[in-house]
Amino acid sequence: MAMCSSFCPPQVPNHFRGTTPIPSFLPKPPSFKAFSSQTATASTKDEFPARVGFLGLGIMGSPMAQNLIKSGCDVTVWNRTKSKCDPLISLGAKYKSSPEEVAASCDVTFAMLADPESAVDVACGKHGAASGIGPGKGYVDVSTVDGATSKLIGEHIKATGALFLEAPVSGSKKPAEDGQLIFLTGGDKSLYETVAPLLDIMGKSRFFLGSVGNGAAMKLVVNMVMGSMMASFSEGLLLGEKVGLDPDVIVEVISQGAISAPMFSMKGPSMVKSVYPTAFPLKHQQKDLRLALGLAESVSQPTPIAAAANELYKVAKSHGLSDHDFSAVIEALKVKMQDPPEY
Ligand SMILES: NC(=O)C1=CN([C@@H]2O[C@H](COP(=O)(O)OP(=O)(O)OC[C@H]3O[C@@H](n4cnc5c(N)ncnc54)[C@H](OP(=O)(O)O)[C@@H]3O)[C@@H](O)[C@H]2O)C=CC1
Ligand SMILES: O=CCCC(=O)O
Repeated sequence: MAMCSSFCPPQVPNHFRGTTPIPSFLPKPPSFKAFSSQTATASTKDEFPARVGFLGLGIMGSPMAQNLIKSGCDVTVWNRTKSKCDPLISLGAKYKSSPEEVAASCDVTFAMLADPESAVDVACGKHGAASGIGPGKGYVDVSTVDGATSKLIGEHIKATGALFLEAPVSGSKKPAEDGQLIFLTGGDKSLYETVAPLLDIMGKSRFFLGSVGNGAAMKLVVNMVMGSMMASFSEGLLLGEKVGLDPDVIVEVISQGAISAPMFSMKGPSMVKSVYPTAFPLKHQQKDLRLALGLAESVSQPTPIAAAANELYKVAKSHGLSDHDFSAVIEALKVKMQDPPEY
C-alpha cells in the first residue's frame, strides 16, 4: 500500500482503550482479541495512506471526509446524489463517478452508507468498490450494518486480494464534525494499523475487536441500549408532564442524577419544545434496533425492552418521522386514538 511521506496531521490523538475487560455477553471466536492490552502506537507521517477514497456523504460521511481533507489528506469522493460532493470538491477533494473508480484510484477507501442494502450495493454491486479494488489496497466500511452483511462485503473485497476492515462508529453529527468519533473495528489487523492515523483524525478513540462481525455486534449492542434509553426517556417526560411536572425541570433533575447521560441533556430541551433537528435519523435508529434484535435472536438472548422500543420507532416511522432525529420517537407516544374501538 502506497504511503504518503509528505503528510502529517496537526495532532494525532491516541486514545486506544486497551484495558477494559471483554464483556461476557459477547461470543468469543478463537480469533477474538477484543480490548487486547496492545496500545496503538503514535502515528508518524510515513504511515499515512497516500490516497483516501470516501463513499457516502450523508450526515456522517460529509464531516468525516471533510476532516480528512482539512488534515491534508488526498481525498477522492463519491456519493449517489452527486450534489453532496460539491462542498468537499470545493475544499480540495477529487471526484470520481463510481465507487469502482474511487477504489481503483485510492489506496484506502472508506464507505459510510445508510444500511445493509446500500452498503452491499456500493461495495459489491455493478461498478461497486470491489470491481475497482485489488491487492495492496484496503476497504473500510464505517456504516452501521449487521455482522452477516459485514462478512459478505469483506468476502467480496478480500476475494480481490485487498484488505477489509469494518469500523462502525459511535458518536453522531457533532462528534463527526469535531473529529470525536469512536471506531469499533474488526477485520484485517494490518489494515487497522495502516488506517489508524486516519481514524485518529476522525475520532477520539478506536477499538480493534478481532474478526469481522465483532465491530458490528458492538455497535448494535450500543445502539440497542441507546434506542431503549431514548424511548424510556420519552415516556418519562410525557408522564411527568401529564401529572403536572415541568418537563424542563425533569430534564434538569435527570441530568444531575445517576441516570444522567449526555444524550438526555442534549436532546431533552428540544424534545420538550417538540423540535427534532436531525443528527441521527429515526429510520437509522429503527434499523439498528431491528438488526440488534436479529443478533439477539441468533443467540437466543431475550431482549424484551429493545423489542418494545423497536415497535415504538416503527410507529414513529409510520407517522412520517423517519427523517427526523430519533428523539422524535416521543411523538409516537403522543398520538391519540381518533375513534376508539367499541368492545
Ligand atoms: N447520523 C448519526 O448520528 C450516525 C449514523 N451512523 C450510521 O452511519 C450510516 C450513515 O448515517 P448518516 O450519515 O446519518 O445517514 P444519511 O441518511 O445522512 O446518509 C446516508 C448515505 O447513504 C447513501 N445511500 C443511501 N442509500 C443508498 C443506495 N441505495 N446506494 C448508494 N448510496 C446510498 C446516501 O446517499 P444520498 O445522499 O444519495 O441519499 C448517503 O450518502 C448509517 O449506517 C447510520 O446508521 C452511525 C453513527 C451515528
Ligand atoms: O448510530 C448512531 C449513534 C449516535 C450516537 O452515538 O450519538
